[in-house]
Amino acid sequence: MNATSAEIASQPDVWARAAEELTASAARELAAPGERMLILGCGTSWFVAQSLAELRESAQLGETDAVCASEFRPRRRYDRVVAVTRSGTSTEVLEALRQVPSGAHRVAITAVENEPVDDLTDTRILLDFADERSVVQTRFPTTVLALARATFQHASETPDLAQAQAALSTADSLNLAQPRDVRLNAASPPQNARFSPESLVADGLEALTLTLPADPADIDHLVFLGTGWTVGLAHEAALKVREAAQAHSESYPAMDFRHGPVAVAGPRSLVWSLGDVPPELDDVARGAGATTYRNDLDPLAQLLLVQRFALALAAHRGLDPDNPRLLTRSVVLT
Ligand SMILES: O=P(O)(O)OC[C@H]1O[C@](O)(CO)[C@@H](O)[C@@H]1O
Repeated sequence: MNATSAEIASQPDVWARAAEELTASAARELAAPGERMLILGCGTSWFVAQSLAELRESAQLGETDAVCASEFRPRRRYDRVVAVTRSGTSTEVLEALRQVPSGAHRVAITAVENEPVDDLTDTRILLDFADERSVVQTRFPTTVLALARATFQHASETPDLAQAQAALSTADSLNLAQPRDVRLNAASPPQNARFSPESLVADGLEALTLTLPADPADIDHLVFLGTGWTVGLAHEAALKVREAAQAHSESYPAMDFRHGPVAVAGPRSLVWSLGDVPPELDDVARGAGATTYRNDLDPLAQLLLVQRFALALAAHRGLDPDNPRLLTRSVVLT
């Protein structure tokens, strides 16, 4: 078995460990209500940042932005800047952290100790047991998301919103970071509402045994669709297929599929919906001749199935997923 496959298979166990051991400490770093937060990263870690930001804001914990590290500009005020970086060495992440204005608390979510990111951050969430030999990231990003979701769920079960509002009033009166209303998403339900680590693990185990949605021999184009926090997952799913299988792979906020992308779908396309995607989009995709796929598993567990499909497609194309073309564990610019 290649290293990537073994790491994919280990995910349910690693998620359970992260939720069990780190939820309380991660809550201090990620779930302080009312803080204005920026989350940044490159590649996979940027897509994780997108999902994290949506999950945190929809959990009414405060305004949360995500940015690709190379596009960070120190224009907005943040209470906390979180860098997601498995390696702790990606040049653009380090550059962005160097530009963070003083006063913002800087946090690294990483898999390795004693890397350059440590010198540029104040605190750290260390997921060393989720580190990977594989260049292509699988279990580190999903473990970050599993932990964050456990953390946000934990925060929502701790009736702190009143306390948070009090803290906000204090911040306002002192003219501190001026966070806006932590209830800014009150009109839409939290997207993580039914999350439990146990059901995620159960769904992950199921995703390890499910039949793949299509025969890789029949597919050479994939489109992943998501809404809310699963838009980031869709981007990560598409990246996985590009990285591991060198296949044409795209991703969109679901409703945008009609706004152009459908034009390149055809009989060798697989259109894969992750999470709460309007079912009529399947009709649109099928109208273009594509195969469609969706299931009821937790969307993070579905990402595991995407990873399995990416490896099956790589095998069909004679590729070694442990040695992806032109990729390295992290990009260090000189
Ligand atoms: O999380 P890190 O270590 O900063 O690395 C991000 C890297 O991960 C990858 O997804 C690995 O292929 C690349 O997109 C990117 O270079």
